Amino acid sequence: HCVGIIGAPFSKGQQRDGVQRGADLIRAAGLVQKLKGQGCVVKDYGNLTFEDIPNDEPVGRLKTPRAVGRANELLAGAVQKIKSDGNTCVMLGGDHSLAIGSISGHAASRHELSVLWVDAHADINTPLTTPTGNIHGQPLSYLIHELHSKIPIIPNFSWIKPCVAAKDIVYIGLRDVDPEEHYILKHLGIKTFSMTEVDRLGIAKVMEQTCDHMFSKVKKPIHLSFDIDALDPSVSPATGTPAAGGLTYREGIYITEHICQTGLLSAVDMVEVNPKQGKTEEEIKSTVNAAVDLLLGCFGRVREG
Ligand SMILES: N[C@@]1(C(=O)O)CN(C[C@@H]2CCCCN2)C[C@@H]1CCC[B-](O)(O)O
Ligand SMILES: [Mn+2]
Ligand SMILES: [Mn+2]
Ligand SMILES: [Mn+2]
Repeated sequence: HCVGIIGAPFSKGQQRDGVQRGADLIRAAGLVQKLKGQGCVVKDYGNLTFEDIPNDEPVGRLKTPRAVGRANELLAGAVQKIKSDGNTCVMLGGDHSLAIGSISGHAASRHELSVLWVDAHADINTPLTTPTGNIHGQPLSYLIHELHSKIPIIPNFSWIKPCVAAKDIVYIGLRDVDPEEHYILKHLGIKTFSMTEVDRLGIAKVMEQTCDHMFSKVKKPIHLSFDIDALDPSVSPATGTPAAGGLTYREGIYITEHICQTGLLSAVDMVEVNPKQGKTEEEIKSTVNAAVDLLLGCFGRVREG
């Protein structure tokens, strides 16, 4: 596997300080060395630098929209470069608003994508449905063709072009979805495996049906967007919006091992690790180590040795 890593120390898609430190914590836990140790060729493209944007007043309910739009424009360019260099891209967040840039940059290089969104949340609120104004709860709404008409003009967002079809999205891990998001998921017929389905089917069947859905027509490159809060808070407590009843460590690893086996993984986001949300060093370590192990599973690590 040829892996290109980009760090996006960004937190303005939400209100909790600390998530900008996720990338460097994941690196400090040995991601690069461990990927090399399992035979990957790794290029670390470093961290993006996000200039401060003064007077970034709310637009409607949206908080710090100019910073979010600009940060994602920079990220999109970086991801496109990493892809053009022939790598599988690893984007280390930062909050989940960064999926706007990551998926946009990926789509700019590999037009048709399948998106696997592993998350306690749907992150599909529009600017008009968001209950919080936090853009980390909205990234997919800017990217989906079928929602384009629902997106108003937002400063620093004009570069964004919808690039994903609703039929090409699969969710795993949902358990904290707003009513408006639920309506959107149903209305667009988006494939979802909530924690109920994970319990009912078991993770092996979930992955089998996820792949059946993604490969039902043409096999496309996979963009895996992994929000660490998909895992149960007992495994990954150091995150901004924890929700009870999440994926076990083993289920998370099974997901990434299975996606690796498809040979179609083209980009992966690992977001929402926030050390300031951990009550102890142990909680931070557990969260960071889970993120590292999930990424190692994406690139060939298997538990049988
Ligand atoms: N839908 C949300 C939004 O703010 O839009 C509201 N929700 C918080 C709220 C807490 C109380 C019970 C109902 N949910 C967080 C979510 C965004 C998560 C972003 B992610 O990147 O962490 O997934
Ligand atoms: Mn989440
Ligand atoms: Mn998320
Ligand atoms: Mn979050």
